Amino acid sequence: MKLPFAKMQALGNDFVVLDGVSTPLTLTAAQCRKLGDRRFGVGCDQILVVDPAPDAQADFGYRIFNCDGSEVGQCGNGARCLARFVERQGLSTARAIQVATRTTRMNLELLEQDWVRAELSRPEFQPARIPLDVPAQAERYTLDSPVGMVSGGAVSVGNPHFVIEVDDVARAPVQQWGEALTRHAAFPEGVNVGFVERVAADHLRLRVFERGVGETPACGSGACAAAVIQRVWGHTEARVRVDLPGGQLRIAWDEGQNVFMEGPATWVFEGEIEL
Ligand SMILES: N[C@H](CCC[C@H](N)C(=O)O)C(=O)O
Repeated sequence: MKLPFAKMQALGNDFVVLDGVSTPLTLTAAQCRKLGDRRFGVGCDQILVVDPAPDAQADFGYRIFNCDGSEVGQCGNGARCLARFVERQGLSTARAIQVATRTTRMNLELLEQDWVRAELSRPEFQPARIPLDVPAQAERYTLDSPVGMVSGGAVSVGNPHFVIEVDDVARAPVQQWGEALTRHAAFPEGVNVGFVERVAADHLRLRVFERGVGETPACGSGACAAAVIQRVWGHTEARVRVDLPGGQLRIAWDEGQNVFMEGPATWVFEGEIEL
């Protein structure tokens, strides 16, 4: 079938975005892998599908597939791109929409230039809701892994994140530790692994080894997770600037609140692929 798509990116985290509203769309894992293939397909980190609203509260459904074909429940950078896609495709004239995924829901608001504000639901720290198989909830967990004992914080922002504090992100063992931890048995659904350096109480540096992808230039949910964990540890203020290799996101969160993220969402090109 001929499939129209948009190619979009957010700080270099890139996406194939599909309209499942105008034409109902089902995708197999193999089709997602082809779309994500940077030689035999379009090439992207994630495939995003906007769907009709699943309930009266939401304006649209939002499906997310990593380029390995796995379907997941959150993509923060992708959500900002989805809001821009919905506007550009004329699927909505509203400045603010609510989208629902298989695990969570977000309010998205178009800002000036190509920036978008995303309001994510309250972070989940209960192990069962991350999910994380440990005997008790804690601010820090120490995992025995192929790279030794590794400590970090764990949280879900609609997808699972393990956040490790490092002195210098530039020298962090992202590939080696990311590969060793993303499929750690303690995380039954896998996990995104963040490496965060605290520059100041309002400034973090972050690199993320993404579940189902590997290291990406930016991870929106990872930036939210790192900001939340650093706040829980008492290291940061409620508003922080998060510098990732691909650029900067602005995150705001305080205990018991939803998480707010602001950042760009950029249209690159549109096309059609035989799938
Ligand atoms: N790899 C993630 C999904 C994409 C997250 C990232 N691209 C973002 O911007 O949040 C997972 O398996 O949960």
